[in-house]
Amino acid sequence: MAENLNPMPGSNTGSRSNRFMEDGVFLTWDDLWVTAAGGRPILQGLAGYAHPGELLAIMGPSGCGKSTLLDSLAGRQGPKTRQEGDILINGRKQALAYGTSAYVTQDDALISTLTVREAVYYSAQLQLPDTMAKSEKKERAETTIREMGLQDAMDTRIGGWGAKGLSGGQKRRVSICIEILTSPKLLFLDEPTSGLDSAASYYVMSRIASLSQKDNIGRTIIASIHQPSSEVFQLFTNLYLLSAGKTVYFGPVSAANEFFALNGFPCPSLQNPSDHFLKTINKDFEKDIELGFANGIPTQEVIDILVKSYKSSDIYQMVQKEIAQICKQI
Ligand SMILES: Nc1ncnc2c1ncn2[C@@H]1O[C@H](COP(=O)(O)OP(=O)(O)OP(=O)(O)O)[C@@H](O)[C@H]1O
Repeated sequence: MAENLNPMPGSNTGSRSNRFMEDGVFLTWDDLWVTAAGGRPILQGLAGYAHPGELLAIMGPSGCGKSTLLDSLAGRQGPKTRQEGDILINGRKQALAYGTSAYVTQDDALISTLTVREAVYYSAQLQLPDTMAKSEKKERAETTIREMGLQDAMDTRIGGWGAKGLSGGQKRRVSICIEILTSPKLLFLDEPTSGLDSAASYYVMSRIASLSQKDNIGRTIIASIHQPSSEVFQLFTNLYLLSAGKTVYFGPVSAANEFFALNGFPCPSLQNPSDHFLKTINKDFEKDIELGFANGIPTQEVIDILVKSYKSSDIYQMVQKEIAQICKQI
């Protein structure tokens, strides 16, 4: 670690000397563009990073490009889109070894006739190495089920069309269990809390957050998330806020409030900051302008102000430095 780097708040590179960081996956992306067939841009020149031991939230209004960004970072972009720009793992273009990364999709692809215990255990048998004893795999499966708060549903059938079983939120948690069985060092989650009530959302997200540093191994966790409560929001280290494929803000969660305030859109006291950020950039809330929201400025103008201001901010400069530093040092 160069002594002269002044790490951003929420950045761990300042203490990268420990093993915890060295073994992890540093993901960086720069000038990332994704274009749909026909030339419509979906993501427009995004830049950012994700560190081991940290959680990154990707947020923004519906259709802003959250899933597209997650898919690109996970190397899952389909042939129907064109992707340009650098996505680097530990500073290099490389594929990750089997079992190093996992992706929890929005859709729960589960076998309806299995119980929770069976579904997770069979996955453990398939995914965990042959060198691991069956009893150990069973233990891992059951511990993971308990970690996701599903112990009371252990022997409930998953269910599906015409067969009553788990609730939507419970299915979500089974999907997460299956993907975290191998303790992947890089974990992508697309809307992990959809279908969960606020208590379950907090419970699940805090379990996921604890994975980021479990067993003294730094895991890199990136999740798209719709409407986190303030408690869930505080679990994240960094925030990537998108609007129509452009970066409104990328940086520490702790500095986002100040960024909005400096640009003339302070978060009202007692309001959940993530709600405030989303409201400020969501055109569905245009009506609020008549009520005096966002100082009466049309939402598109607000977005343009923030996008432009971010590009000329110190935070953006720090992000660029941080990306260069990660790529240089690893
Ligand atoms: N393969 C594709 N071809 C054309 N358009 C696409 C493709 N994939 C995504 N899009 C469009 O790009 C935009 C962003 O889609 P994306 O699914 O990434 O948004 P999102 O923020 O995840 O939305 P939501 O919150 O509703 O899930 C949308 O307008 C979507 O219709």
